[in-house]
Amino acid sequence: MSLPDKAFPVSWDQFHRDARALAWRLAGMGQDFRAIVCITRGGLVPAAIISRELNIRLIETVCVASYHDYVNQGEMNLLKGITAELMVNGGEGVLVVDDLTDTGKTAIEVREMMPKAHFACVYAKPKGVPTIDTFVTEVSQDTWIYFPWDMGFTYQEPIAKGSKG
Ligand SMILES: O=P(O)(O)OC[C@H]1O[C@H](OP(=O)(O)OP(=O)(O)O)[C@H](O)[C@@H]1O
Ligand code: HPA
Ligand SMILES: [Mg+2]
Repeated sequence: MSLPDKAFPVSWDQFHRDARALAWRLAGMGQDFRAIVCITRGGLVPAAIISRELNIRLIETVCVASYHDYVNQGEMNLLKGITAELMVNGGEGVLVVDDLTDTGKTAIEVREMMPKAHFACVYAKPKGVPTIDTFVTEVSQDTWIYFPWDMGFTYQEPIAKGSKG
């Protein structure tokens, strides 16, 4: 697969605001989550913000990787599973956090471990939407989201360059 046509760059400031918006939505559910399971690595940042907002201090990781070369998804590698203590009752009362859902494969994999957990992510693409319980912003499937931890400042060509005789 080549890089999707559209780019959706996200600054630290915007990510913080969007993760906080997710926390507001989760708080509005009125459920007291007993723990957060964050899907590394992308879930680490929203998990830090949400755990602070919802005052959740028990944080676990599930370590999966599937995008091995930037945009191409390959085999799902489970590097570290979830403690048995949180998987009781199908993960009921556990909040699973990730930065985004794209094809939904990552969320489906983790849901198999905890079918009753609540799945939340900041951004979602249409294919992934059915795999997530709560998210903030949907972007089209042909959009690539650029997270602030993957970016640096670079020179930008003027929009008009090359468009005039
Ligand atoms: O819905 P999907 O198509 O499965 O894609 C979404 C997953 O892909 C990215 O993680 P990645 O596997 O690239 O690892 P990372 O979080 O360590 O960057 C992202 O953080 C999600 O976890
Ligand atoms: N951006 C960053 N990482 C990703 C994406 C994306 O749009 N889709 C899957 N992993
Ligand atoms: Mg990830």
